[in-house]
Amino acid sequence: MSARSLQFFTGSPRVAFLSKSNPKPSFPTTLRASPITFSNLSIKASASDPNPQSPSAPHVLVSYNGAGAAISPSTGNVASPPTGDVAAIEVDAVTEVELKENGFRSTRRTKLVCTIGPATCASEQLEALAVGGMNVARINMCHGTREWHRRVIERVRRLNEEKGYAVAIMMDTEGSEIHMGDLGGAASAKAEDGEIWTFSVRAFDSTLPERTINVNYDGFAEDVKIGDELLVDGGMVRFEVIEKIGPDVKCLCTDPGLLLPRANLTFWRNGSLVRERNAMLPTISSKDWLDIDFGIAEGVDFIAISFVKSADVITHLKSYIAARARDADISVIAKIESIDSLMNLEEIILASDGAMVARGDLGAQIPLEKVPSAQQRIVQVCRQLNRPVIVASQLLESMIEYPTPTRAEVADVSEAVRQRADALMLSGESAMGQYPEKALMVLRSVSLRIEKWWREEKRHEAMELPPIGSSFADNISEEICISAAKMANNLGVDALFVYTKSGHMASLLSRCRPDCPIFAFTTATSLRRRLNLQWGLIPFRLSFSDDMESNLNKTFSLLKARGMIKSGDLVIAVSDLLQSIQVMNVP
Ligand SMILES: Nc1ncnc2c1ncn2[C@@H]1O[C@H](COP(=O)(O)OP(=O)(O)O)[C@@H](O)[C@H]1O
Ligand SMILES: C=C(OP(=O)(O)O)C(=O)O
Ligand SMILES: [K+]
Ligand SMILES: [Mg+2]
Repeated sequence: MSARSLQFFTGSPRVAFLSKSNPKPSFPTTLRASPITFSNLSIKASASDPNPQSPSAPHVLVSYNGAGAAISPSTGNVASPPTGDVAAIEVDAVTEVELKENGFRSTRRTKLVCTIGPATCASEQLEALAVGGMNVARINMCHGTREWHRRVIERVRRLNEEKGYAVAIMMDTEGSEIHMGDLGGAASAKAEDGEIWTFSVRAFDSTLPERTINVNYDGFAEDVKIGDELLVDGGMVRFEVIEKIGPDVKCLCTDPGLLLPRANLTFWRNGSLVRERNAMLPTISSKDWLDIDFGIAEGVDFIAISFVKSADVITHLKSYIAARARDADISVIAKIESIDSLMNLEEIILASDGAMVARGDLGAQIPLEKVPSAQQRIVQVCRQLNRPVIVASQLLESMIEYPTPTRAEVADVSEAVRQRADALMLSGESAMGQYPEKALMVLRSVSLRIEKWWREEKRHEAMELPPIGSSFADNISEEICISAAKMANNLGVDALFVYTKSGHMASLLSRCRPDCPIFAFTTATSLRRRLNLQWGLIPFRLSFSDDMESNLNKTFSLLKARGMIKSGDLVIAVSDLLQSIQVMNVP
């Protein structure tokens, strides 16, 4: 590779500096850049800065092996031994093994979320999922008690501490959906064609009468009309309303199937969803607020909000979290699962820290054939606005019962990976299915295969990434990341390094979806966990200073000592401390 033969390194502990007029590196005493070129790359920074003399003006530097005297590219020796011990860098134990055994290219870029339920709540089961590649454990407050969820959170946290995993926790609110009760403790109930079932808002003190279903929404009996179609779980079971008797609604089963506890209910009239009442229900119910308080107290990493209708509710929740959880930063994920959320998509995504394509309920609110294009649009808008996006529901639905997926399911997973969604999610497959680990393994192997295929074939369409920052410094960060990612692809580098205190620069790099993995170094454990949701990021916790040279030296020696990188690996480093791009071989 030609870049490797460029001898930009000298003994001077300075950052190399390239300019058009002087193609040889020079070592400026001040870090001010005029337009800079590196191969076909041209970065303008201070040149267009309205106030280039201002001491706070951002500077852009491009350098190669500019890490300084402490590292010798010829001998590969590190002159001064690292201060601090090797454990001073923390990375997820599963990724560490993967890196050591298979190298950079083997790491999975698509992140995996598993819903935890009765099938996966024991420590050994959680550990099996962590080993299998679970990046985020999701708990659904629609099911189980807070005590149950608290125990799951404790177990995940303990595994992280004791075994070195970095699994983040996502709490998903119940939301004000209309759903069935819990079937009096039964795991499921079978509704047969032609049977009459009673859906009732009555409170039953002891056991439910036969073929009776509790409904959680008090207005249900008033709202439905004779002739309405009642869909359970978006159409898994279908009924027709035939009679209303006070709080009881008698329904004829027209499409038989399995009723699951607390399954979602929607009703349709003349072919359209009835949603006047639904629209009046609050997005965050009083029970959801209690769950949110619980999530804040437990220090969850993400809170996913069901049935978001507008950006306001997200803004409101985020200010509540900021006031309540001063030391913890919790990301808010907007679940896109209603017609309203599609209508207000851009503003909802901008207000949120991420989004979920919640295809389960979405498919009950819009015609099924419109779900794929909605998914594509949501994934694309999230990428452009730089918010992580999760594709959820029914990815491997048949694996709830069977040990292998259908070909169609594999194609669906492939499509989400090809769209370069940040994360894929398992629901029933991991919560209550018979093959949670196998389902996770399918997501993992399909992700790896499709990612590799698209990299090798250079098949990914380039996506227009519009400027999104509100300040000039933000725009520079975006341009640096776009350039660094492009350089990384063109030079075939092994890894991008990013030193980031807020995570912003790491997410901007992830947004570019580069060919190589991104090592994101952050100082906080909680941020490290949250970065786990983003495409291509391998988050490390590392305390670092404002001095990039010493940061790089420290990182190289720590990672080398742990066997995660080796001499000669080509790395591009960017940072939000110093607006720079550095290209170097690991000494
Ligand atoms: N904490 C839990 N306790 C019991 N069952 C659960 C739990 N979480 C999930 N489940 C089961 O897994 C299924 C799929 O999970 P999920 O998709 O999150 O919920 P839902 O289908 O209700 O939207 C649920 O319908 C429920 O049967
Ligand atoms: C993920 C979803 O939400 P929940 O499982 O909470 O209904 C969905 O509807 O697809
Ligand atoms: K939910
Ligand atoms: Mg839903």
